[in-house]
Amino acid sequence: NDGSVTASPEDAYDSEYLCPVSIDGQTLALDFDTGSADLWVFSTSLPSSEQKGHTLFDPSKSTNWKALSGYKWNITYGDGSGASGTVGTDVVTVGGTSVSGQAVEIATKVSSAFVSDTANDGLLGLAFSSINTVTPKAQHTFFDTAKSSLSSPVFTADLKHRQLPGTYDFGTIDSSKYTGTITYIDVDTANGFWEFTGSGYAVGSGSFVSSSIDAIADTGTTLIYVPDAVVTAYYKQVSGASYDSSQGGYTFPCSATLPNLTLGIGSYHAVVPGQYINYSPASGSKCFGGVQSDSGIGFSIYGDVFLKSQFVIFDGSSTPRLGFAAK
Ligand SMILES: CSC[C@H](NC(=O)[C@H](Cc1ccccc1)OC(=O)N1CCC(N)CC1)C(=O)N[C@@H](CC1CCCCC1)[C@@H](O)Cn1ccccc1=O
Repeated sequence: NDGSVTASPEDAYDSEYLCPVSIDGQTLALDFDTGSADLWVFSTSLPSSEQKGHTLFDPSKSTNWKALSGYKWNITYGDGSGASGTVGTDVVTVGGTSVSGQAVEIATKVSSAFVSDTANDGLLGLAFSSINTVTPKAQHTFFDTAKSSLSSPVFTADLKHRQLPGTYDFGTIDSSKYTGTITYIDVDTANGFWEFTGSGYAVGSGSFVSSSIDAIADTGTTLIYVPDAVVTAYYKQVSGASYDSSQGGYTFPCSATLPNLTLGIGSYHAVVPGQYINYSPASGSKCFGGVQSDSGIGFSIYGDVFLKSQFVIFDGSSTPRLGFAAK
């Protein structure tokens, strides 16, 4: 029951990656998010004003739909967006991986950011099921439901830079998708995330600075959020860079040459190419940085700007771990 699905960038800046997911034959474009654990969809139960531009799941058209009466969900994300609604189970298919009895959370309310993000028809959470928000009983993620039917209990992310489709694979590690060896690191699941301790950083050709960085691997977060020491060291090497409170982060002249950022994973040095760190135009001739401060978050987030430079294995075996390889 292994599967592979394309992950297509939603815009010119790879702000998020969307994947086709079929629920009892109804196909929606979902954002796979290793930072959360709810599978929720835009639905016909939303007010019509909130439905506009989205593909909607209609449970009344599904022969395998089973409502879970009295079950509810309510989620708020780090960027302040959120959604809530009711719950049922159905047949969910991602590439070749099909599972029955998967909890599907129907949105009856979504925040304005979701309404305006018309390419996004919902989220497929791939964090640990311990942080699923359904009450009175938390539900399993798609990966947890599928795990026992996969050749091995893993999924991989091979996201691409600028306008290229990548893939998520379930059940197999495709050796044609990476070079060299895979470095594995232990994951602490206490907070429900793919959380690990990074071993340090280097800016451009500078020397590697050993430091423990508590980070999560998060496909649902666009940028890299790291400690101020890293951010300061990085933008010190970018002429004209400065923190712009009106933009809510570091910006620099779009013409600037950006150094690579190396992030240590155990003994492996993962290199993020400098050009990946020019996220998007900000205002005038300034561009917005793909590396920003993690202050206020509580941990660092290695989001898409980092993940798309690597081949990443999310190993859900009895001792969960993350694997990274160059590509
Ligand atoms: C610092 S957590 C900020 C992060 N949300 C982002 O990264 C959004 C993603 C996005 C992109 C394009 C359109 C709309 C939204 O994008 C920006 O915030 N950007 C890109 C655009 C830039 N101009 C500003 C910076 C975030 O809450 N992720 C969560 C999943 C998101 C929620 C919003 C919809 C897309 C999926 C989630 O994994 C983060 N999590 C991680 C751990 C614990 C809780 C938690 O909640």
